Amino acid sequence: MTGELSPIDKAKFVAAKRAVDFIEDGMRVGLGTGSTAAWMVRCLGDLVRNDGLKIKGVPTSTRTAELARDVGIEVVTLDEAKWLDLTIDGADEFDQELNLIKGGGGALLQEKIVATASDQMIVIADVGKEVESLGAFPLPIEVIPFGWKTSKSLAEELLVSMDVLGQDVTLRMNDDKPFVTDEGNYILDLHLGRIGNPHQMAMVLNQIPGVVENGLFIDICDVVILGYGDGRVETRDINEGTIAQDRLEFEGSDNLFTDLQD
Ligand SMILES: O=C(CO)[C@H](O)[C@H](O)COP(=O)(O)O
Repeated sequence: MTGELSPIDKAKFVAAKRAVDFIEDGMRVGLGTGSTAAWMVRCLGDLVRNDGLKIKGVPTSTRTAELARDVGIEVVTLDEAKWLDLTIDGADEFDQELNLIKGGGGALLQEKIVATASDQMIVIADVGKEVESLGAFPLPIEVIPFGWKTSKSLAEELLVSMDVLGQDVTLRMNDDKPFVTDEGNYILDLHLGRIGNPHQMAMVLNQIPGVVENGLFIDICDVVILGYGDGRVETRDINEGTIAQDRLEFEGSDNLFTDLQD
């Protein structure tokens, strides 16, 4: 059964499985969005259903909310939870300082609010997400639909003035229509190649009229759990570096794997 999973899915699964070890009874937990975060939500649901773990989950998108409810997690809003012990989410890229690009799934706004409202943010990722410099993955910015073309032009002008390589800015599409976020906004993807100064970039992008938020998560992530296709998992802490390295066994997990693939 486990043989049916691709190496990348195995990597995502082991990172997700290790991450739920950080969740304790009674915690309020931010639930990220994307395929890696979905594995985590499934693993967490298994603990809730079968081990009696009691937690409240705050989802970062409507699709995560739906999955969390399906697997038996009690879902509350961020306003109900007020503050979270922990958020576990995926990422599109992370660098050595554990700064991130997120938003490949279009949920960056809720993800950033939820992560920022948490005592700790853990990112779960397959090994392909690690980069020396951020920017090969297109950087998403969420813009309101009103005047989005103006916001796009302003973003292009800003990038030229900053001498940023690339500078191609595209409207994210879904079939033939603009992709619409949970908040009813659009996403512009900035094809930059390399972001020399992510701190500065994160700040200036949010000054553009119409931009609601950008996908750079700077100084937000505390821990990255990196999964490999052969079952190895590495836990890196922002202050202490690599704090654990081992291999997760797949034996006995067939039912969970089956469940996870439903
Ligand atoms: O930021 C995100 C969604 O907005 C995701 O966490 C990011 O795109 C990674 O997704 P995946 O785990 O599917 O690779």
